[in-house]
Amino acid sequence: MAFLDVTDICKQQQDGFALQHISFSQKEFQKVAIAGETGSGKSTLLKIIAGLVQPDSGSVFFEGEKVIGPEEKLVAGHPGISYLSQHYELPHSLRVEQVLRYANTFSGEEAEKLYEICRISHLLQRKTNQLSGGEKQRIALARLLSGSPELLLLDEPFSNLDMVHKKVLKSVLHAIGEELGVTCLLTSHDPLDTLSWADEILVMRAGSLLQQGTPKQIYQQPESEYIAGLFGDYNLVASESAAILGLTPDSKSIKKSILIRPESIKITPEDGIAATILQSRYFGSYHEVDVQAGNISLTLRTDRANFAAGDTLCVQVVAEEVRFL
Ligand SMILES: Nc1ncnc2c1ncn2[C@@H]1O[C@H](COP(=O)(O)OP(=O)(O)OP(=O)(O)O)[C@@H](O)[C@H]1O
Repeated sequence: MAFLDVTDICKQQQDGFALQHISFSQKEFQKVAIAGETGSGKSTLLKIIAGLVQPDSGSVFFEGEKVIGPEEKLVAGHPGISYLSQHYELPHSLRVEQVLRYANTFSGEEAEKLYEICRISHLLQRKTNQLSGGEKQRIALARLLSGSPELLLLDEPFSNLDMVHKKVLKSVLHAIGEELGVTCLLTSHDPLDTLSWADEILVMRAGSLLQQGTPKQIYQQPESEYIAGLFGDYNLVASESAAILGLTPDSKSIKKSILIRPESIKITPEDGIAATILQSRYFGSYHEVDVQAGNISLTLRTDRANFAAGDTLCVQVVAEEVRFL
């Protein structure tokens, strides 16, 4: 039996949206991210797992015990599961220390360690209206963790955070897993947040689970253009162009397109496909270059800087990294 078992969850909403037969499981300490465009049903699924929304059918089992929905019991949910909403609130005009004291079941030393892990030790004397969004979020997180959950559900924890607060939250989440032994399941629509963090990614669209795999599988072998687009830029080339690009499709393949990530196109000194540069854009650590090779338009990434529109060069596609769709 898995740590978390989500089995055949369906949920119809008033606006016609429906979660459709969602099943997956999560092992203890496995980091799982649910990705998908806005409105794909990530939050609804997370709330069902937390026991805050009643599914129409299907069940959630946590450590073998059924998670009770709000229509089945007055106190819904499971004591081992905590949920941090996108729209969490802290009580107004209290000092942080007071907010945390009310929720805390830890000893002084344990509480101090928790505040250190959440990077809020320096904020304890502040009032809740004297905090940034990222600080408020880490206090809400510490408040939840002081109830000693085993599974933490985080709904879009990285949205509305600037780069600095995002980085802090990422290391806090890492420490929550490593030092407190809490398993995390989070939702995010940003690939940069999920690819580097998760052991397993679930991709949703319009209430359905489309693909499940490791970050590398999802990034390099997406099962559709939608999934490819969620995790980064890509080139889509007609499969008739395979031979020109030095690629060999599966002989039985009836697939129409070749999906090529920009970094899977390399500039080579020779032995490549001749291409003309159309445009180059600077992104700090790399340049994005649009090239035309015969009737094929491609965008590639390189750290080389000496490009001008009209120049010619040779490019090669890394065959192991392309996907026929
Ligand atoms: N309480 C509710 N009553 C009726 N419809 C709802 C309710 N909550 C969500 N929905 C609808 O269910 C669908 C899925 O919403 P949900 O918030 O689960 O998606 P999401 O993937 O988390 O999106 P976002 O990233 O924008 O939060 C949407 O069409 C939404 O309008």
